Formats: sequence, structure tokens, C-alpha cells
Amino acid sequence: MGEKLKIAVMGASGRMGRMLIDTILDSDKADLIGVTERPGHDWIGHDLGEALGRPPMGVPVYGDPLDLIVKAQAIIDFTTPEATLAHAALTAQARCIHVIGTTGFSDQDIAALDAAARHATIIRAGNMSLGVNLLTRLAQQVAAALDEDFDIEIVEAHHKHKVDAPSGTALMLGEAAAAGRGIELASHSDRGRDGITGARTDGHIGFSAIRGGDIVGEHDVIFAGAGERIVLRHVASDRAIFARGALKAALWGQGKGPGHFSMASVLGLA
Ligand SMILES: NC(=O)C1=CN([C@@H]2O[C@H](COP(=O)(O)OP(=O)(O)OC[C@H]3O[C@@H](n4cnc5c(N)ncnc54)[C@H](OP(=O)(O)O)[C@@H]3O)[C@@H](O)[C@H]2O)C=CC1
Ligand SMILES: O=C(O)C1=N[C@H](C(=O)O)C[C@H](O)C1
Repeated sequence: MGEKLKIAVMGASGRMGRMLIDTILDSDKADLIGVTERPGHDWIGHDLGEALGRPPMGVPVYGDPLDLIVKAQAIIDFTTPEATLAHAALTAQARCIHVIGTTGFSDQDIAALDAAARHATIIRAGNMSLGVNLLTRLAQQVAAALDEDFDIEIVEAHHKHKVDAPSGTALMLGEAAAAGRGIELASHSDRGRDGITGARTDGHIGFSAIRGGDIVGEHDVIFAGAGERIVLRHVASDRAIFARGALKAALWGQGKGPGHFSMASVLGLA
């Protein structure tokens, strides 16, 4: 077997950070060489095993991402838009693989990631699971088959700690449905209805968000017509699906060279 890919995880103590750590430790194709946390975090300077209350692992927790990125072949990043943009400037310098699961980017942020991808191998998706990436294809096909008599609504539900809405997944599904219809999502979105909104505009794609408890992630794409309704649904019950997808993306990125890739490319769905 060839050399294992040297991977770093950013934001190690987060919900996804912890899941990624265990997924990489279980892999025979990757080595976890270090993790980072936000400056000031009390894990910094400790061994990751100790930080997690487990036996020592020989995996350091870094406070300065540069110290780790220069040693890594790939980083996996499920943090915040601000942190991910700072990491992208460094992965561009280091010309390494940068798997981005973070959501909530502005258009300006995406332009900055595009610029970083001139040097780094960026693989980014609002959802790294096989199921959701397949669902985007189905949503595109159904949207292409139906006309504006069918109203498209995307409903998503997540845990109470999620800070961005619509979810990255909802936006991916919206983009796919818009592509199927041959329209631009930005000028055909209805978000945040409240009060006397007026009747629904034909041809628009609506978004609604539910936040509560420990919901991992649920997405419905509804095609509502007169007298009938089609619902495409994905339910995530375990964050391991996202971590496995992210590891698959990092391994896929080896030898690909610079670019801004999607999970659809990794999964052969592009
Ligand atoms: N694409 C996908 O498949 C998925 C994407 N996500 C996305 O991933 C992101 C993270 O989600 P989740 O794990 O639930 O969130 P958490 O808040 O649990 O985790 C984020 C982690 O990043 C840390 N962090 C913040 N700033 C920095 C920094 N500058 N350097 C290093 N670490 C930092 C946070 O530390 P602290 O808390 O101390 O600030 C925290 O530990 C979200 O944008 C979410 O939408 C989530 C699941 C799947
Ligand atoms: O914050 C989360 O938890 C999730 N975020 C992603 C999103 O914004 O769609 C993916 C998944 O739904 C979980």
C-alpha cells in the first residue's frame, strides 16, 4: 500500500471536528498529523488524546494554523466562514488540499475561495453526504421535467445551535432545481416570508428553516402542483456521513492540482 495521506483537522472540538477525528483515526489511508482550535482555546498545546479525555495519541493541538498547514498534505475544515477564509489564504500558499464543509459564505467569500483555488486544491460542498449529492441530481431532473405550474419549496430542519440559514444543503438543492428549470436562483428566491407577503410568485423557489433540539439535518424539496405534490427528502441521522464524505474528498484530491471542485466531482455525479 502507498503512503498514507497526512491530514489535519481544523476546529477539532466542534461537532464535526470530533466526528472527523474518529473517521480519520479509523482509516488505513490517512494519518491524522495534527488539529487546530480557535486562538485562546484551552486544548491548544495539549495532546489531542489528553484533550478528549483519552489515552495520548501523539497528535498535537495547534493554535496557529500555519504551523500545521506547512506539515499537512490535506486539511479538512468545518469551522466558520471567517476561519475558513483565513485557512484558504494559507492552503493557497502551501498549495495543499483544502476540503471545506463550512457553510454560510457570502458571494464575496466565494470569490475569495475561487482566488485561493488558483493555487490550492479546494473541494467544497454544503453537504458532503452521498445521499444529498444524489438528491441534488434528482431535484434537477424533476425540476426540468415540470413547468411553473409546480411551485418549488425547500424546507430544512437542523439542531438549535446552527447559525446560518438557509442551510448550505438547502442552497445546493435550490441551485440544482434552478438549473433544472433554467433560471438563476439569486433572482428567483423567496426567503424569510413574514406578515402580509402577497401571493406566491410563480417560478420562484421558496426556502424555510426549522431550528430545534439535536436534529442532525433534514431536507425536503417539494414540488407542489394543483391536486398533487412530489416530495424529495433526505434525512441525516448520523454526522459520520459528512465526515466520511470529507475524508473521501481529501483522498480524491491527491494529484488533482489547483481548482475549486465540488462533491459531485468526487462522487462521479458531475
Ligand atoms: N458540508 C457538510 O457536509 C456539513 C457542514 N457543516 C458545517 O460545518 C460548520 C461547523 O459545524 P459544527 O461542527 O456543527 O459547528 P461547531 O460550532 O460545533 O464547530 C466549529 C468549530 O470550529 C472552531 N473554530 C472557530 N473558529 C476557529 C478558528 N479560527 N480556528 C480553528 N477552529 C475554529 C470552533 O471553536 P469554538 O466553538 O471554540 O469557537 C468549533 O470548535 C458549519 O458551517 C456547518 O454548517 C456541518 C455538517 C456537515
Ligand atoms: O450545521 C449543520 O449541522 C449542517 N450543516 C450543513 C448545511 O448547512 O446544510 C450540512 C448538514 O445539513 C448539517
